[in-house]
Amino acid sequence: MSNSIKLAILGLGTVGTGVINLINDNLNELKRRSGRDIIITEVGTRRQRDDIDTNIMQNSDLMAIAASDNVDIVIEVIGGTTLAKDVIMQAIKNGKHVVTANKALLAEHGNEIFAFAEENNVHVAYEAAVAGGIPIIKVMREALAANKIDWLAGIINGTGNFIMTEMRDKGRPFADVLSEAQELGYAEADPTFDVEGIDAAHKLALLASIAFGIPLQFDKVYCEGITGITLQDVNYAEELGYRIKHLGFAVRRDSENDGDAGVELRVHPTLIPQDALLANVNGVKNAVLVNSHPLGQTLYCGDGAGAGATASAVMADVMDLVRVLGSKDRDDQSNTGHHVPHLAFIPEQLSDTPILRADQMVTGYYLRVHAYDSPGVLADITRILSDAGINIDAILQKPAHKVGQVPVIILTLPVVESQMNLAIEKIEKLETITDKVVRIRLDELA
Ligand SMILES: NC(=O)c1ccc[n+]([C@@H]2O[C@H](COP(=O)([O-])OP(=O)(O)OC[C@H]3O[C@@H](n4cnc5c(N)ncnc54)[C@H](O)[C@@H]3O)[C@@H](O)[C@H]2O)c1
Ligand SMILES: N[C@@H](CCO)C(=O)O
Ligand code: NA
Repeated sequence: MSNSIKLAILGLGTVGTGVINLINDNLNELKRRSGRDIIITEVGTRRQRDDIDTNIMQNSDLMAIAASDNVDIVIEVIGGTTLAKDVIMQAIKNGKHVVTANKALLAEHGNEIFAFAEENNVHVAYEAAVAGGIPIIKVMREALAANKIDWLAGIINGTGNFIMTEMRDKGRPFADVLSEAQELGYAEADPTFDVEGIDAAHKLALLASIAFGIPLQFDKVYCEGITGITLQDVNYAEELGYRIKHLGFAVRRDSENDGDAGVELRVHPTLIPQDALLANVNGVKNAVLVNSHPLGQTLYCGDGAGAGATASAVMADVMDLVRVLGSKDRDDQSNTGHHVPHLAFIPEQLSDTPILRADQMVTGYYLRVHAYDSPGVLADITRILSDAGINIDAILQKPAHKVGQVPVIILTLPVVESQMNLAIEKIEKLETITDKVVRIRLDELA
């Protein structure tokens, strides 16, 4: 058995450089924990770099690296869904294990990639793809393997949480904080993925699959980002004892619950109680709250983006694979027998539970309604809500900020979205209502 494990790193940006630094810093720890020499033999880079060890081969032909005999494990950190997919398929075809941080690729093409990996007896590991350094994939696939997961809720985009925290605490403008997140290496190559919720939706698709044993269905995730959140709503929410966080929810709804049976997959800004642990997860930190039976609620928190945190997750996967490669050499067995399934459940057991449409989802709401300050207006609004079977939890009427117009803030108990849509349509038709109703979902996380 050769004592060395040969790695290729494709892409030397934030994460790729973070992995090289981690290996240099912790080489001794890696060896002590694995009993193997972990060496980088090849890197994929567009231009020759003079800051890379001369023993490492630099190559701009990534497909060649993915097929190289001098590589055991391919680490894909170029991002994107085209070349990244080709090189991963190439690596799998050539019998190499893959480690990737690429949630966009897996959310969109993971079903095909994992099936191809299983056919070829190799593993595609992706801890870095969800919640950065937090070992959430490992926890959910392995530590919670005996539980039935009912729901999870998470802050799963570091850039977005960093922006919302800085805006709330320091009143900094959105664009300034986003630029800082880019400089710090948190943001995606296209930062609209972060601020429009797409990156969180990619991660939620992965989390939902390993929670419920369903195929990846990114196209069915309901997705809202943080660009529409105003400081005004942040402040009203705080006044009412809530905080606005951008959250991803994966919820299993059984037929005995109100509404239809199926799975809710949604990412959106959400009012949560100020004293909830998730409400106090700030900056680039991510956190995932998992409600499972019989364990109950558990919370996993840590840095969700950045070079060091992401490299930690990439190398945790490498270490798992190093151990598998060791057992393969020892036992001469097929690799897959030593792995947890890619999506936590064995492939034949993935279920076709339907993903609910947005209008079937059940959540509480924060509504901001602007009305002329005239007698009876509040009664009209509350009548429409009660006619629709919507229970009001709190009402706050603010002093007029434009002459004669008052903002009215209403918090509701959970309601099926189609009911809320109808009620809002009626409220907006009232003559006393001056603007579109602002709505943000609300969850007590109970
Ligand atoms: N930055 C983070 O905090 C973070 C966290 C988790 C996951 N990720 C994911 O990790 C991946 C990489 O992210 P990043 O932040 O390091 O991005 P990055 O833009 O900093 O790095 C990507 C690197 O790949 C290189 N590259 C792209 N195409 C190439 C090609 N054809 N040949 C050679 N090199 C090529 C680019 O030049 C760049 O250096 C993405 O999938 C991202 O979603 C990033
Ligand atoms: N852009 C992502 C990187 C980590 O996946 C984020 O900010 O969370
Ligand atoms: Na992770």
